[in-house]
Amino acid sequence: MKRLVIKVGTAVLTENNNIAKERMLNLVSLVAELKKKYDVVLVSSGAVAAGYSALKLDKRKQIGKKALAAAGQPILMTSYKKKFDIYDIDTAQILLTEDDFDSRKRTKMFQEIIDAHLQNDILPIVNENDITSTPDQLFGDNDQLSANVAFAIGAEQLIILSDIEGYFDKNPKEHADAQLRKKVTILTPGELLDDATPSSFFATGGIVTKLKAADFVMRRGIDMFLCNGFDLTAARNYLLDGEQTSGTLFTTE
Ligand SMILES: Nc1ncnc2c1ncn2[C@@H]1O[C@H](COP(=O)(O)OP(=O)(O)O)[C@@H](O)[C@H]1O
Ligand SMILES: N[C@@H](CCC(=O)OP(=O)(O)O)C(=O)O
Repeated sequence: MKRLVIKVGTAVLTENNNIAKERMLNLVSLVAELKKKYDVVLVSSGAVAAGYSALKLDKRKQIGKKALAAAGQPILMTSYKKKFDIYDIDTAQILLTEDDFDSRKRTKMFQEIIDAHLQNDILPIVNENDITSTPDQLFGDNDQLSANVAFAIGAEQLIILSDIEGYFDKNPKEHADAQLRKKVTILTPGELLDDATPSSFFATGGIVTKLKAADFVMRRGIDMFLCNGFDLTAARNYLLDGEQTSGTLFTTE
């Protein structure tokens, strides 16, 4: 079966700093459908936000995102497990840092584990290992991590679900007249250099890291589809019916 990497961001998975259960359930239901047609790897953010909402902390105290992620990651995985159990789908956690892509030996280790999961119908759920990642490392955001994972495991497509319909000619949150770009074949150096514009404290990348992810995969012959993760209709139409009703397709074709 063709391999597919789906990345879901904090913006979609959380609501008022809590895990957005309904949205997670909708995502899980889509993944269950997709698993009949593709070998799926899920890359999920949400650990930091989950830690923040779960800890009985004085919210004015700053313990740092890494400490929050350490608390939130098991909560995130438990939430997924409960929902994937409904569909009788086994899940496994894969935590990666940039170091895992640095040497062939290390990359091979997680490639083999993901291969074993996919061959045995287990859904790998990947997140960055926030605890051991250092600030100067490449990722720090799951957009670029998911692009690297897509390449490493030989995926045909990368799907990024976010809180917007796709890539617009300007930030749609600030410009009511922003126009959706349905197909992008070239990204200019200027587009890849813009400042990060994450939509919440817990999100990391904003649009720029999504564009960097697109640039990375396009150079390697992998398509990327950026679409709305609140309403999964566009993702469903594109992945199950091969029809682009919304979203942005980044492709060299
Ligand atoms: N040109 C643009 N097109 C789409 N989104 C943009 C653009 N410029 C800035 N953004 C912002 O990027 C945000 C998505 O990034 P982010 O908050 O990191 O989401 P996620 O948590 O899904 O990774 C959007 O909510 C939007 O405000
Ligand atoms: N590893 C972090 C994810 C940070 C991140 O990339 O967030 P996002 O930009 O929302 O995809 C977490 O699980 O909270």
